[in-house]
Amino acid sequence: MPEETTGIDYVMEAASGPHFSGLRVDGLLSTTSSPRASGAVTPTSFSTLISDPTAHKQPFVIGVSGGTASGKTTVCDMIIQQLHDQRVVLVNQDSFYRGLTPEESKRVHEYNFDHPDAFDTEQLLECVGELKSGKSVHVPIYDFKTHQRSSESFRQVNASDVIILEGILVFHDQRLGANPGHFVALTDSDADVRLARRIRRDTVERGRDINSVLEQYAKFVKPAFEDFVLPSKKYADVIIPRGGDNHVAIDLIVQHIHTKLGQHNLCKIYPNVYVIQSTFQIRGMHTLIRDREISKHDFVFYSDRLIRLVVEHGLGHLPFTEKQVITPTDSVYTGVDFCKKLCGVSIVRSGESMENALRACCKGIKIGKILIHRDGDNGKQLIYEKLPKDISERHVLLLDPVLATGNSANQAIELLIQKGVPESHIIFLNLISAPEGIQCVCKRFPSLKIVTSEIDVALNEEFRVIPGMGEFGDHYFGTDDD
Ligand SMILES: Nc1ncnc2c1ncn2[C@@H]1O[C@H](COP(=O)(O)OP(=O)(O)O)[C@@H](O)[C@H]1O
Ligand SMILES: Nc1ccn([C@@H]2O[C@H](COP(=O)(O)O)[C@@H](O)[C@H]2O)c(=O)n1
Ligand SMILES: [Mg+2]
Repeated sequence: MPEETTGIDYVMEAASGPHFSGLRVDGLLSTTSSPRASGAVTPTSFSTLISDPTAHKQPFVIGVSGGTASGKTTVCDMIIQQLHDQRVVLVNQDSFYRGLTPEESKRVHEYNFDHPDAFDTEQLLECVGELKSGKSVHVPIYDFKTHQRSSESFRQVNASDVIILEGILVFHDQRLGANPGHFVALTDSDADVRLARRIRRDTVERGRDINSVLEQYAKFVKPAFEDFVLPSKKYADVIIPRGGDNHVAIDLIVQHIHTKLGQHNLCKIYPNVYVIQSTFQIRGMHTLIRDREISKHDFVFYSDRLIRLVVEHGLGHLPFTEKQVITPTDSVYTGVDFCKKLCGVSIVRSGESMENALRACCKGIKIGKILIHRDGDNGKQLIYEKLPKDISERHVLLLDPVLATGNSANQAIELLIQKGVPESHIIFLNLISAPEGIQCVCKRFPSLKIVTSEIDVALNEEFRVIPGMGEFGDHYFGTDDD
């Protein structure tokens, strides 16, 4: 073998080819290979976990009910406002009121708008069913002054991850709001307050006079509340006293939805996998770094921002001790002390892109390196390692921006464990993770933590993460010019 091919430079060069964030393992996609033996995963086991990009994930449904003017619509509007996320849509049961016939319109004061028959529940069910199966729907627009639906316009509601279903009788039909798989909330406001609000709303917004509101209330609204709304209280997962005034309850629901939105199925299976909470900023940065037209300068800038977030999040999983300090006002502040025994380990080469962020967060942190060659020795060769001598006493932040097959990660983790690092003292930090990689690492090392900023769809036949962002190290270090 010529000399240069044995040196570290050659090895570094060879390792900097197309990066699969892991090793090509022969037979990875063969159903005959043993997943345990190779650390790889067979397509059969993938299929239970990994979503087919064309397959549709069932949305999470939140039902919100309560008496008239208890604040249902206000609460739901506040939740939608706070979330500001197109993955959450609101469907109001009111939109599905049946339009009155000319005969019913003449005798409107005798019409019971609070009875289940006043709604076209089958149409509402159909609409929710379509949304659940990933289709967009046209929701009618109902006019409370004319008691009719618009014949010209409708509201388009797109398929989403969370559907909020709101209305006085959404729990009356078990197939709707109070379905066991749904999250059920009930707004509960004082009856006098509700009546006062109803009078004001119906006279100001719905073209009624006070007498007709009071008459309708006594004849239909109150009895129907007792017959149909109150019994559904037993289905409620949460009750929201004071409706829209209850900011704490609204915040909790918003948080719950955030958790649902951020929780990939894999996080439910592997509780040690943490995906940092998605925001428009984070999605915007991902959009930029995944765009093949991005300039190198922007790629590095936005990758660095994302890396910093992942590093900070990862540090949040370290153990801490309580610490008290005296503030300049002579008061005691009870806080925490950072974990001191730390070290970073980058998987060369792309992992090195994460070192600066780690140094910026942890002053003077030691950083070791592991280089794994994806060819040779059946794609599993450990080529180079330089780790602090006392690594077994440290918590390790393992750095690699893209987790693909998980094979090089497993190799690196194996080495750390051989050096005496307890598995539970390793936090593996990524920007983008493939489900296959997560499964491969988590199955073998269940007590290690993975912190990532996004979980992608899958690996393709070439073991590249899809949609992914190509060869991270080449983009970051500018070696993708040719
Ligand atoms: N916290 C509140 N303070 C004052 N007015 C409110 C409050 N919450 C709701 N309202 C008003 O009371 C009326 C009924 O509220 P709404 O949210 O439409 O209730 P629902 O959908 O349960 O009938 C509306 O006119 C609304 O603007
Ligand atoms: N044409 C209609 C239709 C419905 N109502 C009343 O609306 C109430 C439901 O809406 P909330 O936002 O108050 O839950 C219900 O109590 C109906 O009496 C109506 O007055 N006219
Ligand atoms: Mg309402």
